[in-house]
This record gives sequence, C-alpha cells and structure tokens, in this order.
Amino acid sequence: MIRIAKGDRAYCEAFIQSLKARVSENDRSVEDKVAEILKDVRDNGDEAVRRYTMKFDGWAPEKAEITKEEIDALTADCDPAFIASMERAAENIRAFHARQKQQSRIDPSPTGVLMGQRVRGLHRVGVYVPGGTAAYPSSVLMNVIPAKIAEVGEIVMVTPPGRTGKPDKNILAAARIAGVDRVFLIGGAQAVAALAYGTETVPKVDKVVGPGNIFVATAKKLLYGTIDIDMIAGPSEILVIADKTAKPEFLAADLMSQAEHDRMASAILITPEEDLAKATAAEIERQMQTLSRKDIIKESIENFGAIIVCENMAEAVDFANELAPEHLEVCCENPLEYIGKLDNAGSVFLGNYSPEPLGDYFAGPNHVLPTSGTARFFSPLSVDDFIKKSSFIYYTEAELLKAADDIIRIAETEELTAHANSIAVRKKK
Ligand SMILES: NC(=O)c1ccc[n+]([C@@H]2O[C@H](COP(=O)([O-])OP(=O)(O)OC[C@H]3O[C@@H](n4cnc5c(N)ncnc54)[C@H](O)[C@@H]3O)[C@@H](O)[C@H]2O)c1
Ligand SMILES: N[C@H](CO)Cc1c[nH]c[nH+]1
Ligand SMILES: [Zn+2]
Repeated sequence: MIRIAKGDRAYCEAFIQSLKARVSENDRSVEDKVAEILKDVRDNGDEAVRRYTMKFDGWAPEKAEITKEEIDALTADCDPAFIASMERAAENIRAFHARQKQQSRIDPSPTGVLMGQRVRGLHRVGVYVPGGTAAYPSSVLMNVIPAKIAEVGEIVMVTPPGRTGKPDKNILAAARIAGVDRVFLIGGAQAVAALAYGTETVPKVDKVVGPGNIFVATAKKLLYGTIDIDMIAGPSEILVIADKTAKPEFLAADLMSQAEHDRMASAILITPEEDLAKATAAEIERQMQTLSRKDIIKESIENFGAIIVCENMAEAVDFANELAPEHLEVCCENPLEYIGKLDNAGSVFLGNYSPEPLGDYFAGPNHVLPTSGTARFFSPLSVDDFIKKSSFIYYTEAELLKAADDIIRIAETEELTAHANSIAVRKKK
C-alpha cells in the first residue's frame, strides 16, 4: 500500500532526508562489499571476474568476450519489428545528440598569436549496460550513440550474462545497431573493476559510463580517479507533480513504470489535490495486479514511494527542486510554464502526454540520468561525456616580448622566479 501523507514543510524535509539515506546508509554496507570485489579483480583479474559472475549471475560463458560472428548468429532470429522500432529510436537519439557535438576551434587573435581548443573523442570507453533483473537494449543505444558521435576510439560494452543461461539476443542486436566495438558478458562491480584495471582479456579503459544497480553505481564511485566516470546513475526514481487536470490512471501507471526497475527504486507523487491523491493510490492497487513485476513494484513503492498532499503547486515545485529526482513529470495545466522553475531534475516530462517511458525508449534525450539527489550537480549522459579537450597557444617572438613584463611581474609576485626566468631568458636574447 502506498502511503498518503499531508506534506507540510517539515514532513517534506524529513521525507527527502529518509530517501537520501536509503542510498547513503546502504552505501556503507555495500561499499565494503564492493571494495573487496574491486581489490580481488585488481589482484586476480579474469579468474576473480569469472568467480563473481558464477556467484551472482548463476553461470558464466566459457569466454566472456563475444565475437562479431557469434553476435550475428545469436541475433539471427530477433523480431524484425523490434529491430525496426530500435532503428527508429536510434534515429531520434542520434538526431538529439548530434546537436551536442562541440567542434575544435581557433580563436580570432591578433597577428603573431594563435590560440584555440582541440576537441577529440576519448581513446577507449567502457559502457555498462544493466542486465541483472531485466535486459536493457535501450540502454545500449543511450550509452553508445553519444560515444559514436564523439568519435571515441574504441567502445567496450559489458553486460551481465543474463538469467536464461544464454546471452540476451536483443542486447546484442542493439550493440550492433549502435556500433559497439567489443562486447563482454560480465556485469556488476566485477565488470566495472575489470574495465578500470584491465585484465588479460578485458582492455583497460579511460572512462566507464552507464547505469546500474547499487553495486554498479558504488563500484563506479569507488573507482573514480583510477578512471573517469559519467555520474552516479543508480536505482531509478520518478517524481510527479500534478494539479487537478491530471488523470489518476496515468499517474499510477507512470509511477509504477519506474518502481518496476528495482526494489530500491523510488516513485513519488506530490499534488495539492487530495481527491486526486486518493484516486491515484486506488489506481496503483488496481493496475499493479496486471503487471508482471508486481513484487518488485510493491516492495519499492512500500519502502520508497509516497503520495504527498501539499498546499499548492508552488510547494510542489519547491519539493521537486529539493529532491532533485532523476525523472520529473509535470502533469499540470500549462506544463510549459514550469520549465524555467524546475532547476534540479535529470529529465523533465511535460504534460499528460509525455510519460516517462517516452523518454526511456524513444524521444531522443538520454535516459542515463543522475539519481539520489545528484541531479543537483550531474547532467544527463551526453556527447560531452565522451570528449576531451586540449587548448593550444602559439606566440611569435614579437608578441611574447609585448607580454613579457606583465608575465614576469605576476610570476615574481607569486615568488616563482623560475617562471619569471623562463620569460626573461627570451627577453635578453
Ligand atoms: N539511472 C539511470 O539512468 C538508469 C537507467 C537504466 C537502469 N537503471 C537502473 O539500473 C539497475 C539495473 O539493475 P539490475 O540489477 O537489473 O542490473 P545490473 O546489471 O545493474 O546489476 C546486476 C549485477 O549486479 C551484481 N549483483 C547482484 N546482486 C549482488 C550482490 N548481492 N552482491 C554483489 N553484486 C551483486 C551482479 O554481478 C549482477 O550481474 C536498476 O537499479 C535500474 O533502476 C538506471
Ligand atoms: N528508466 C530507466 C532510467 O532510470 C531507463 C530505462 C531503460 N529501459 C527502461 N527504462
Ligand atoms: Zn525506465
């Protein structure tokens, strides 16, 4: 049963704290466990990865890497209608992300000076595609398409081997559509560690991106520094703010769309309309019975879900900005008026006909998004995550001499005489 609460300020603050604690308290026990897995993989490589795969996934293929020929064979009987839908989704994702691409630049400068910035794709990136309790072909597209646009040198994808004793053909089909270079059937913290440290078979990467459960998110957090990471993209979250124009059956459906991802997922509705709140709670109970993952939905909704009745829409907006949810639905009259008021959300879905799964699968913006309040400072996965910039400077002798005294003065003020000397020796020439 989802709890319905009168949301005064004190209640909302306490609720937000308890939600944040769901991850940080868990973090402490999970962190120790994940740290042990990372160390084991660093010390024992492929053998440790295989041991953990057997332990957590129940089986491990003979060799973790799957070749292009094997992918062709395994995907031969994919549903052509599914492939066509994925191709159309990929088109939308490509079109949205292509506009994010930054170009190298040379700045307009006086004669004798050349400055600018070179933008290039990262050398090698590891992409994590979740696959513990469900397979996510859509996450392959969301991770890999921006990497391709950024012109990453090599894209190495890891994903758990699946629960059926053979690799998920639809994940492999998505890898082919998106243009992954190498695929390894390994998941969890051990896969992130293999990418970060490199093993005999898994190549070491510069950065690991992609979503995953608490073990994956914690591994990325602990390995930051050894590798770069995109963000903390952990268990899914949805917050819906709604006024009297919202429809309970839509709200219930959208809340459960995210609750079904994980027992630790969170689904919250905040509205000033008490009748709407009650009708949505009843709809959740009704619709849940028809859904295949109702056990997961029930558990996440009971532990991390709520319907909060607030005073007015301004309070709902404040709550959203404080919670900083991964997904934020605005089911209100004139939804576009809210765009400029919502500062902290991974992705905002505006109006009754922009449900969250539209963004998960099809519209174009990325579905790899920051969770647990980190939308305060992280952004959705984008082409920017896959590039690196170097600036460059060229001065002729005449231009350097014009600047020499200023540079020497600043260097001497910092008492860095070797810096000053590097300029002075050129002045004396
Ligand atoms: N934030 C985002 O952008 C986003 C996008 C898609 C999915 N998600 C999230 O990704 C997650 C997918 O989770 P999943 O579990 O289905 O797949 P997953 O691939 O993230 O995790 C499965 C792996 O976790 C490891 N694992 C499982 N139990 C373990 C244990 N007790 N100890 C150590 N390791 C263990 C195993 O190695 C297993 O292969 C969900 O939380 C979902 O909400 C987030
Ligand atoms: N909602 C997820 C991000 O939290 C992404 C996803 C993939 N497939 C379905 N949903
Ligand atoms: Zn989803």
